[in-house]
Parts: sequence; structure tokens; C-alpha cells
Amino acid sequence: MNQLFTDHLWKKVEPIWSSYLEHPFVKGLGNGTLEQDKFKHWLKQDYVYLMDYSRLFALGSAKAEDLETMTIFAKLLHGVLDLEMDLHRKYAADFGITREDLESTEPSAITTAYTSYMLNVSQRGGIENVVASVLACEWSYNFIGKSLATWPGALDENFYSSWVKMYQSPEFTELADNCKHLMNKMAKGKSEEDLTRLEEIVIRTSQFEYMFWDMVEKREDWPVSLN
Ligand SMILES: Cc1ncc(C[n+]2csc(CCO)c2C)c(N)n1
Repeated sequence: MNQLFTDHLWKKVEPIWSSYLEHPFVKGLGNGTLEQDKFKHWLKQDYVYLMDYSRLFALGSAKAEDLETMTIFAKLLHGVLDLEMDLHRKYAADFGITREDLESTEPSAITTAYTSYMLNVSQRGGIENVVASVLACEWSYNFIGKSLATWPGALDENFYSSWVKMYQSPEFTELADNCKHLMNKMAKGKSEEDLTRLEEIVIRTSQFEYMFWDMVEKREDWPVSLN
């Protein structure tokens, strides 16, 4: 394959990712009209999603075969625990939701399915499976942030501006670019079969991303406790 593996992946995921921009939740973030109760639901579910997601980065560092890769994963781990989850904590504080409330959120069925899938494929395979698992989350949020940033008012006059600002920021763009760089590095010399397997992980996680948007839009929580 002469083209970059991530260019090949882009062609595969582009239709799915374009549909995120048509999704009412994402549109509501971009134009500021999203109901705050829906956003609170995203905050809580995303917080527990990120707690499990962080474990993927730790696993990436553990499975890495060189210091450069270990360091990239360590930076990603720091990025999620300190930068990204701080955005959640700040918005939550404005709503009077405490850290404890965030942390004790019961993950919904979709949240559980999504994180369990990523942890499963990452634990079963080598480091390339970890990179393929985290790629769509990283890159698609950066794609959404950059797309929404071009909408009128999205970067300043909107309740969700800090959301848009953060995901399109140079810091997050760098994190997403690091992941793409790693994916391309790992794809080198792999067989067509192996590449197809990695592509499947990226497509699957892209589908889960859509389901996550849908879940928060509908405020579904599907708790285990049915009372
Ligand atoms: C469902 C869901 N998918 C993707 C992200 C975005 N995201 C997860 S980790 C990471 C980079 C390091 O913080 C980014 C951008 C999210 N928050 N929630």
C-alpha cells in the first residue's frame, strides 16, 4: 500500500463521520441549542467512558515496544486524565454536579459495550490493536471540533464553546495526529489480512461513536438496576 494507512481508513470512515455532523446532538453543540439535560447526560456517561478509556492508554504504554511509543501513550494518558476530564469537571461544577456524582455514574449498556469492545480487542492483540481501538475516538472528536469551529458563533457566543474550542485546539489536534502517526507506523509491513483486521476495529469503533451520540441524544441509560 503506497498511500498512508490513515488515508485509506479515512475513505472508509468518512461516510460514518459525516453522519455525526448531521446528528441532532452534535448539531446542537455547534449551534448552542442543545438541551442542557442532554449535555449533562453526555458529561456523566462520557466521564465513566473516559475512566475505562484511560486504561487503554496505560495498556498501550505497557505493550509498547520502544520508548517513543511508551512516551506517546503516557502523554495520551495524561491528556485524558488532566486536560479532557477537566473540561467535564468544569462543566459539571457549573451544573452543581460533583466529582463524586460524575465518578459514580452507572455506565449505560452502550457505554459498557463500547469500552468493553475496545478493552477486549486491545488485550487480545498487540500494540497495533490498542492504536486501532483508540484512533476513531481521538481523531473523530478532533474532526467534529474542527468542523463545528467553522460554524457561526461556535467558538465564542455559545454555551458549548469551550467544548468546541477544546476538541479543535492545537493540543488535541496534536494528540490525534500522534495517534494517526502511530497507526501508520504500525501498519508498515503488515499483511493485507492484518490491515483488514485493523480497519474493522476502526469501523466498529466509529459505529459505536454514532451509537454514543444517539444514546445521549435520547437520554438512554439502560441501568442494570431496574427499579
Ligand atoms: C465517546 C467519546 N469518544 C471520543 C472522545 C474523545 N476522546 C477520548 S480520549 C481523547 C484524547 C485524549 O484525551 C479524546 C479526544 C470522548 N471524549 N468520548
